[in-house]
Amino acid sequence: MTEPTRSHPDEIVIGLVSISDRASSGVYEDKGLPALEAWLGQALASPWRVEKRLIADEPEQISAALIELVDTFGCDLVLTTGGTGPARRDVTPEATLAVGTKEMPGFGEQMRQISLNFVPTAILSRQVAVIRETAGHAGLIINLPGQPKSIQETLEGLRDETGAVKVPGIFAAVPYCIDLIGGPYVTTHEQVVAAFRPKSARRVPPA
Ligand SMILES: Nc1ncnc2c1ncn2[C@@H]1O[C@H](COP(=O)(O)OP(=O)(O)OP(=O)(O)O)[C@@H](O)[C@H]1O
Ligand SMILES: Nc1nc2c(c(=O)[nH]1)N[C@H]1C(S)=C(S)[C@@H](COP(=O)(O)O)O[C@H]1N2
Repeated sequence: MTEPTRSHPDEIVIGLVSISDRASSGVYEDKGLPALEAWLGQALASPWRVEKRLIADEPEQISAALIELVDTFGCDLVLTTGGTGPARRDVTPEATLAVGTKEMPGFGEQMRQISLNFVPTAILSRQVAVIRETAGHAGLIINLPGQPKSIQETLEGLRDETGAVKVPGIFAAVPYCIDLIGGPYVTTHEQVVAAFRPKSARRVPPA
């Protein structure tokens, strides 16, 4: 894959993957993809488009979806939800590590820290993040837990009663990571999540 065709130079292409045996077989309605899309709609200030998949907890299907999204669709970022726990069929971290060329352990570490503010079972999520690099492109892949409310919790973090950020969500670090792997310049709405970039990496706003 070379870089994807973007409708705007700053457009980010995002893959969304909901991994659930029951949602993918119609036992319950999938709430993962709508929650991911709704959160991105509130958070992103720069242009974006998504490519979505709903699949079962099958390692081959998960790895194949991740490869297709990064290599064929040119996704700069892929967010997965589900399958990160200790149950026998929870295999999302293994399937993600299998397609990564670099592991990014900080994302999983920070998400477990954030989630501990919401549930004591946060440590049961084995979520990981990786970068998948091909000859002409790279994509950041991040696992989120399956509980739909955990999507906002981990991406956005936690605020106190005055609205001040108590624990930063992991999305604060995503735009700069996308810069570093050669992707588009992503901006966010600060009232949802303030993206952090070192001063030298900030785009100077037009006068
Ligand atoms: N895609 C989804 N849509 C709606 N709710 C979900 C989804 N995925 C998970 N949940 C909810 O979060 C809980 C924990 O998610 P988890 O990924 O551990 O599911 P699970 O028990 O492995 O089952 P399944 O893979 O069939 O969703 C589920 O029991 C369900 O209530
Ligand atoms: N923010 C947040 N993190 C969370 C949760 C949650 O509700 N909110 N649920 C935990 C639970 S109960 C489990 S078992 C693990 C793994 O969930 P998964 O298998 O659905 O990915 O995520 C944990 N992390």
